Amino acid sequence: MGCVASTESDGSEDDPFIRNKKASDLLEQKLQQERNKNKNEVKLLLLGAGESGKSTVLKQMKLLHHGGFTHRERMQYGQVIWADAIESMRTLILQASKLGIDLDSDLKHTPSGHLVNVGLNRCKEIILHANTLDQIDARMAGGSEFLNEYVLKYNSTVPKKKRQSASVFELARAANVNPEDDAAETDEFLQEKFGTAGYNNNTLETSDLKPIDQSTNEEIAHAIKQLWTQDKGVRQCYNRSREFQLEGSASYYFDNIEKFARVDYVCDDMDILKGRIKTTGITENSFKIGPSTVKVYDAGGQRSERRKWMHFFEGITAVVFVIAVSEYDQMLFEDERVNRIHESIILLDTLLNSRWFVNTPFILFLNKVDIFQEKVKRSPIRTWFPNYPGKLGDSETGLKYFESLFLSLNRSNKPIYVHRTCATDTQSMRFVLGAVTDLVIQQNLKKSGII
Ligand SMILES: Nc1nc2c(ncn2[C@@H]2O[C@H](COP(=O)(O)OP(=O)(O)OP(=O)(O)O)[C@@H](O)[C@H]2O)c(=O)[nH]1
Ligand SMILES: [Mg+2]
Repeated sequence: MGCVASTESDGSEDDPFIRNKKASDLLEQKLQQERNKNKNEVKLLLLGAGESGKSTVLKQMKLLHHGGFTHRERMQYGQVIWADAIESMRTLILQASKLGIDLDSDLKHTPSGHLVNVGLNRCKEIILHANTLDQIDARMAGGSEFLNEYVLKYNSTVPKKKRQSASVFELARAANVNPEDDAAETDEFLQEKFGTAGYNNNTLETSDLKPIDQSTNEEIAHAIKQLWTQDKGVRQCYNRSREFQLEGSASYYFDNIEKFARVDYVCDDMDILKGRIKTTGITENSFKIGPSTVKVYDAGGQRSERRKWMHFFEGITAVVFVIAVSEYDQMLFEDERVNRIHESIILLDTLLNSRWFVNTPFILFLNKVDIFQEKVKRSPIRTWFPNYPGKLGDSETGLKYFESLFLSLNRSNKPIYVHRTCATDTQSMRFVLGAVTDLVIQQNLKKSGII
């Protein structure tokens, strides 16, 4: 006697022993379910510098396993691409003047005093005067995230060092304006502070021509098309675009400008693959592939985004590291003193050899191979990598060189798998992503002791 707790049970629901046993069985069952789920759950982390193509790889996964993009995404990209197309043409015009490139759209006087190039000049003026934010539905384009990115990318008054961290609110503080009240005020603030005013100094020699009012979409599209196809200076400037920051898909936007001008235009798959929306933070996307669930984490790659990466390092099955190999002659958007491949080397070196990924396989995507193959014909790799042994135009030697450069960073024994990719090409990516998912699913089964 004296022992209060009895090990004997009367079998009733009120019996605390029965209740505890049931609760513990339930817990064990749940844990078992969780363990089974984890056995079939694969986690892929997409890492790499900004603009290397991570989100484009994810878009291909969506095309393969999610049946494509939503109507909302298609509308959003339509807005973003239209804005980027106008701004990219404006960038070319302004950069031509900085680089001393003569444009066919510059007005000239003949010896007899006649003005020539009037038609093309008007196209140039239309682009310089276009108010991009009036042209789009900023909310559909992504709201404050879009506006933030727009200001960082296109306002020449934003100091370069601000690009690393600035948010629209920091920019507002710098300008002594408080934009926090509501979205309408933010829009107003952007228009006032960062609208077209900054570009007006560049409208040269037009005093004797009819002033330009806000143009319609059709007029802007026509102007872009004319400048792109008729102005040799614009092409010359485009060919020197490694010397400044220009959207990687600008030529695609210009080639297709008329369709993007339509206000109700719904983007097709290729438009979305070519379009660019910078990733902020990290997105999680789940794909059901056979019995497995593949979770893909897409991380923003610009410097200011990388501090968020570490929170996702735990329990990763494999890292897909994306390198835009074509960018060997380009500088970072965040810091125009740093070569983009040099940045990728430092980044990969740190990740490959970090304690987080001691046993985690790495898959390297040498991406933008399509651009690389064209670029090596005119931009010598040796200018940026003095030890490079190949000749101008030899893309195979170029790819092998960069592949061995990246592989040499591995100071561990873990395997590294390399794929040469063109992330915008759905057919080739289907094959590559099939191989990658097979590999990581096998890897996961091995780890769980199933095979
Ligand atoms: N031609 C070509 N363009 C590519 C390729 N891969 C990506 N792009 C383009 O490069 C741009 C940037 O691609 P994203 O996928 O947004 O780059 P990201 O690595 O996600 O960039 P962050 O989100 O800033 O880290 C987009 O305009 C893509 O269409 C490629 O293989 N070839
Ligand atoms: Mg991205």
